[in-house]
Amino acid sequence: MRLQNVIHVLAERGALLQQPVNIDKIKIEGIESNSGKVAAGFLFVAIPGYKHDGHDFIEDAVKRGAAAVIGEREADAIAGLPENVPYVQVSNAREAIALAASRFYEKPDRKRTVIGITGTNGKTTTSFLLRDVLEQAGISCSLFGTIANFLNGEERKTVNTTPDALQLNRMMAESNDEVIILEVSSHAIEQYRVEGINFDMALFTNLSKEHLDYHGTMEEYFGVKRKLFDQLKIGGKAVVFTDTPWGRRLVTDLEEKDVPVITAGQVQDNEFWLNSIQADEEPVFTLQHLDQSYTISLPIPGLHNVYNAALAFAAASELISDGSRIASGLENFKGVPGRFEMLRHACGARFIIDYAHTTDAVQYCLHTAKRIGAKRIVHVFGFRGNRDTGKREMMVAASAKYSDIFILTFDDLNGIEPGEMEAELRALNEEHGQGKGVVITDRTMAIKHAYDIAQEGDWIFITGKGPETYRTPFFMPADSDRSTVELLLQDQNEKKTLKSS
Ligand SMILES: CC(=O)N[C@H]1[C@@H](OP(=O)(O)OP(=O)(O)OC[C@H]2O[C@@H](n3ccc(=O)[nH]c3=O)[C@H](O)[C@@H]2O)O[C@H](CO)[C@@H](O)[C@@H]1O[C@H](C)C(=O)N[C@@H](C)C(=O)N[C@H](CCC(=O)O)C(=O)O
Ligand SMILES: Nc1ncnc2c1ncn2[C@@H]1O[C@H](COP(=O)(O)OP(=O)(O)OP(=O)(O)O)[C@@H](O)[C@H]1O
Repeated sequence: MRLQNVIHVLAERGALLQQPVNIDKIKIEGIESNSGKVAAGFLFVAIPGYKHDGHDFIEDAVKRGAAAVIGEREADAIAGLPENVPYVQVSNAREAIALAASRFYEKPDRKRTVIGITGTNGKTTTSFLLRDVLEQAGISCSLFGTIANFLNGEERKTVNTTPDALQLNRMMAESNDEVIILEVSSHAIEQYRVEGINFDMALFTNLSKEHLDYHGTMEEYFGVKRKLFDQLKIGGKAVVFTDTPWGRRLVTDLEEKDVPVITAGQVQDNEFWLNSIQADEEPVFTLQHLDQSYTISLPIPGLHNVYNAALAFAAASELISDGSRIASGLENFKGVPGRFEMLRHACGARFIIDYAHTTDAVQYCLHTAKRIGAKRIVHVFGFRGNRDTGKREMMVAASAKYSDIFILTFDDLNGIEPGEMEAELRALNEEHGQGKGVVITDRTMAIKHAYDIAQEGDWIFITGKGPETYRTPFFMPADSDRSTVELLLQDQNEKKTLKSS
């Protein structure tokens, strides 16, 4: 592709500050923001990041064969740039790479049905629910999100919930699937990862206190999420779960701007009215739409998962006209790794591994167990070092409110000194624990303690890490919450076999 084509798009968007002359003949063979991956003929985009500044790697990119460079610094301030390599100055390099990638990969969003899902909690679960429903109806789906990137029947590892703009446009172009489902985090919107992509549907799950170390206030956080809904295609629709004040506010905002909105929620005026929810290990609920009513038994517990299912149903109904097919798709849902995953202790206790890392998520999980009739709730959890410290007090208070016993333990320390984190856990327990908490810093030993005290009818929640592997080494030879529980359960089975032989 000609460099001029990219420059044209940047100019159209007002993103161009200075453009070089005599570049008509320059062609680009690819785009990269990581100098180490630049090959001959590539356009290198220098991004000032959180850890590094891409401008410091321009020389490296040129040595590897970059044919042109985009950056934010003035051309005079760029070291190691030969005259024959044109330099384009832009106001924002992340925005520029997104626009350039979209142009280079020939606007892949135009060729597919693209569905974006945003919100504090429930993006992954809703995306899996929607994918399962669509695929059971014979509609092939790509899914890019926290667990992995799935396309053309393959699974690829991911570091982010939302891939960066380059990877995203590349994968969209590679995808042969009819629908692309994309989890859109607020970080991704803020960092222009989805810039230039237009959506057929944008879904909103909910908004609660999270990532305020990054976004500052709830108002700013909402403002960022809200931007996704300005990126609908002509005829595109917003699909909003309305049970939070932020969901209702979004609906009002969008309706004022004549954006078509589909609503789902527990109040009767929702287009998809969710009612008569029976909490159980397989919750049963009714969804009413127009003159149809569907009673659905969902194979995963959790009131929050009923909400996610209602939202997925509303979105799926835009692509599948027969509601009973959507209902049966939900009833055959296979679940999501690390989201309300249940393992059973021989004594009749349940272990639940869940990715809950917000106060809301913790409340929903523990409340679900209470509603189903847990005799006791035991909760094992901790906090990531260096992240969102403002939510810790509320999470401990929520655990103290709903659980009978809780065990505070280590999550990823992210460079925080173990002694510092332990002191923080002890202080939180002292202040907000209502005398129900203990601190056992080794995560595997904390889980073992829960296992040792387990009784028939207990629901033992281990939250925060879900399917992720441990980054901190712990005492037991296990690398995740699930493998720790499995090791304990295996030990129990072996002891039983020994006794009986
Ligand atoms: C803090 C943060 O958001 N970082 C994101 C950011 O990376 P960065 O700015 O830190 O990159 P950097 O290392 O400073 O490098 C700057 C530039 O120099 C370049 N470079 C660097 C070294 C070199 O030798 N040559 C070179 O060219 C790099 O390729 C890059 O272009 O831009 C990258 C590309 O988009 C992201 O992958 C990365 O996400 C990191 C891994 C991350 O953990 N982000 C979290 C906070 C995040 O985004 N989370 C949300 C989900 C949140 C949730 O809902 O739970 C997500 O969407 O994942
Ligand atoms: N609708 C919901 N409301 C509140 N909590 C929810 C909801 N859906 C899921 N959760 C809780 O949040 C946790 C994370 O769920 P999920 O992975 O689906 O959300 P997410 O938005 O993708 O989060 P992340 O981007 O951090 O992965 C779940 O394990 C559950 O505890």
